[in-house]
Amino acid sequence: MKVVKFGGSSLASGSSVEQALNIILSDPQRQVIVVSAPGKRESGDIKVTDLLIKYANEVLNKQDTTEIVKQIFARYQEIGHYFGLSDQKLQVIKDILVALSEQTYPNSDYLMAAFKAHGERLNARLIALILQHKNIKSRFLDPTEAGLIVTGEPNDAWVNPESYLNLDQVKIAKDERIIFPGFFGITPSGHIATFSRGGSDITGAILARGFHANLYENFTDVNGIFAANPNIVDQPESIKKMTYREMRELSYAGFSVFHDEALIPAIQGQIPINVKNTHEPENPGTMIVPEKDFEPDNTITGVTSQKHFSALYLHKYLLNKEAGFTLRILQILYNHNVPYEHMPSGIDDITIIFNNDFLNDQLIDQICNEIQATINPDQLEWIDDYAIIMIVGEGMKKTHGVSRQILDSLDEQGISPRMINQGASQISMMIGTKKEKADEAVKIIYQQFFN
Ligand SMILES: Nc1ncnc2c1ncn2[C@@H]1O[C@H](COP(=O)(O)OP(=O)(O)O)[C@@H](O)[C@H]1O
Ligand SMILES: N[C@@H](CC(=O)OP(=O)(O)O)C(=O)O
Repeated sequence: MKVVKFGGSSLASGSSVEQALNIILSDPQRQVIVVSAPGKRESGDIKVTDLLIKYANEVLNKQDTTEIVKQIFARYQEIGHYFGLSDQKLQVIKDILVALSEQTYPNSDYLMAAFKAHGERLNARLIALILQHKNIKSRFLDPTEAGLIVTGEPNDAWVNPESYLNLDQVKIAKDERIIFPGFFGITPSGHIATFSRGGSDITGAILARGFHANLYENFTDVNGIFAANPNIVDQPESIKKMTYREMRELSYAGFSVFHDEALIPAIQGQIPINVKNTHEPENPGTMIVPEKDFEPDNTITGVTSQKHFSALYLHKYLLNKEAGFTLRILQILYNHNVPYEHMPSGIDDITIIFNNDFLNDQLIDQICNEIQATINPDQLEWIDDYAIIMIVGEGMKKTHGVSRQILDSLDEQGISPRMINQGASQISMMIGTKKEKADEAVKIIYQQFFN
């Protein structure tokens, strides 16, 4: 049995849903279908998830929601009408949408999560309606019914292992198609909580593990995973095969096409993943496989960049001899509930790199002041213009001179690294640069290894 996930870009309009349905029906093994909310139909369009966020904010601010409800319903109506569903049949979608604003929630975070989750919940219901209209045996299955339990923040939850015991109990008939909404689960107290954005990939991986699938197919709008972001490098090569850990590093560092957290259930269940194109299903796409099934063809598998970082640079003579130095800094970060991403260090220097999502100006001031008072460094500098380039490849372990090649090619184009981190992971190298140099650095490294 295969678990198949369709991203929002594959379900944005009636014609793309039709392509998705053709893919599902062309293979009887495609029995579990995970759907995202309708995405962008063209550039400039708004994803249904973002419309739902707007709807939630209007409810929170006690504004009139007539227009936004109309706008969201119109997205489902357009798809439903494409398949000949009447407004009467679609009324259930509208009713659920309206009822969202009439329910009570434990707090505004849970309200936001419940609204967001309905992008996928309504789409799964709609697709099940379409299949029934076509007389295809199918069933809408909800996380509540299936026991997909999640823990953590309402808008950044993770799977509770109990879910796998529950999923094991779900019966699927041989000729049946299950339509399952992605992106959310149910907390132990019965409330909706979502994964982080892009999290329908995670649902697909959880179901693939929970239902012991032999393949997790992830359908998107491009021919698999490219060796570099196509918005930075013109027509990059598509990766034929890669390992779980290569994908994990690349998706963590900017390959937004596949969610980094979705790798974990697949690794736990040792289920191969095939990232494919809904609009070109005959293209083999990219296989993501366990390390034991992989022999690298290239030195480098992919190169990516992320720009949403800041760094705190500290210099203090004899830092290396001061026991508890790092502990005191980490305690300050812990007190403010601020995680850090990387911490490269020298004998008298340390740089701490942060994800900007966890910071604001006030917090930065507080942290810097407390570090100044507690540590009394010789130099403290906050750098808010920080990007990280990540170069990943199982082939790097076996090849000599890769770092020299990378650094030389950057140097030739006048890009000097602020930080180099190699060795922590045997299959990747991280380079810190200025934000405005990040895309250029990705292009240079791509040219060096792929052209
Ligand atoms: N390395 C990469 N390989 C392929 N696509 C990438 C890569 N990096 C960024 N992307 C972008 O990711 C998009 C697909 O992701 P997304 O829109 O989230 O898909 P979906 O809606 O199917 O979940 C592609 O259209 C592409 O522009
Ligand atoms: N719809 C959610 C979850 C998701 O995975 O979407 P997509 O498959 O379009 O990336 C979001 O926009 O974040």
